[in-house]
Amino acid sequence: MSMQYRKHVLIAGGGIGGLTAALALLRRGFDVSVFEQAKELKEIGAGVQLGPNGVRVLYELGLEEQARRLGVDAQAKEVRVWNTGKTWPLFNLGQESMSRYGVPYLMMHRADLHSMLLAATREIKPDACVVDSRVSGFEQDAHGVVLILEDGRRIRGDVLVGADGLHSATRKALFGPDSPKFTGGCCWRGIIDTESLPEHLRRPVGVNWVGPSGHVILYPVRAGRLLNFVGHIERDDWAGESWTEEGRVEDLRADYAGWHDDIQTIVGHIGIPYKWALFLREPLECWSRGRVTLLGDACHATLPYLAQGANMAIEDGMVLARALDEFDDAPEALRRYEAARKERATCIVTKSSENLGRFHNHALLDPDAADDYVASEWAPDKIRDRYEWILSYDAVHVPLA
Ligand SMILES: Cc1cc2nc3c(=O)[nH]c(=O)nc-3n(C[C@H](O)[C@H](O)[C@H](O)COP(=O)(O)OP(=O)(O)OC[C@H]3O[C@@H](n4cnc5c(N)ncnc54)[C@H](O)[C@@H]3O)c2cc1C
Repeated sequence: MSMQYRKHVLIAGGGIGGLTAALALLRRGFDVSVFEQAKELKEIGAGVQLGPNGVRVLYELGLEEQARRLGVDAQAKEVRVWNTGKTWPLFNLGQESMSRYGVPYLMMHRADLHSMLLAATREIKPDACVVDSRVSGFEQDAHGVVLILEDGRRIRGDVLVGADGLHSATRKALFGPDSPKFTGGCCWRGIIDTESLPEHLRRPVGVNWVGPSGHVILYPVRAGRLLNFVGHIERDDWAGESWTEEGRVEDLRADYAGWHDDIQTIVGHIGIPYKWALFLREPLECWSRGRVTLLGDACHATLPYLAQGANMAIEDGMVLARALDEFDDAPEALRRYEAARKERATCIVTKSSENLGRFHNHALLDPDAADDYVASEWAPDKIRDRYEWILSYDAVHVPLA
């Protein structure tokens, strides 16, 4: 790309996707301004799983040392049955990831991932991320775009990227209102200080507990000092609540009554349980118009059953920056980005919904059926095949033609 003029890219939303795009663009010499609605960027969220497809992008952005320091290299992974506690080894995820993909599979606190991206962005442009700035819309013409903030500020740039999450205002302004649909699936989330747990629950392994109408995923974060708890349950009385809602410990306990003692112990050690009602939107047929596009949850919010929401946003950020770098004409660059990303993102959304059934399996009500179920659904070879196309993706080199 020519070096005479670097575009000013405006980004709505300073979450994982917005900041990845910002960093990738800044590293390529673009001017970038991110507008984030939060008044301050404080520690928030729980654990995220970063597959080699996401980690590869972080390494490319120069974050290898930080990612290794802040992430936990996932070692053993197990499947356990909700009531008997029977355990099957899955595989050593860390080792497999290194040998198959050349980069680790990392578990990280969302706050650490977010602050790592933010710090790297600020190192290049200290005022790149402007807080307390809620985006409400935009205007565009053939020469540029004007971002409109709720407080009346208007900011002019060359390109606008809507990275403003599930309830994206940019998406609404681009394509009109369409509400996310409640799925009937909900999550509990929580963080546990591992020091407070009995010895046998402190092992640095990931565990998928499978049950008849829900499951629990546990994995270590922050060098094994914290255990991330994600409990999925089927219930229809949480719709309308955002995931950041604080839940009641009694409700959490009631949802896992009858589960194995280890789960009871873990649930009993969660400080603040957060509730997250899961929403889905129809994948968009078109992501961009003119000089405005979307990325991450704003255009392809996914259920968490493939653990790919953050990874998809990270991949989007890298591919978008490459497209803007390679193609001078902004609308053309956005078309290339969309063409490179849409099929994969849509497929992740669809497969993630299908995966829900794999975790919530009514066969598990019959203890005799559990062995067959685990053997058929959780055999290591099957899992490898199921995830290969997801984890092997290389956003740094995928063709943009
Ligand atoms: C606070 C938070 C915590 C999360 N914690 C977890 C977690 O613990 N584990 C997990 O697996 N996933 C978590 N997620 C979801 C996960 O991070 C996202 O699914 C994924 O990273 C997709 O990234 P994204 O950048 O598209 O969206 P997000 O990461 O959701 O970022 C969107 C950003 O846009 C901002 N925003 C929204 N509307 C506006 C607006 N009108 N104007 C300006 N800014 C706006 C939001 O405040 C947010 O910072 C969390 C999301 C959020 C917002």
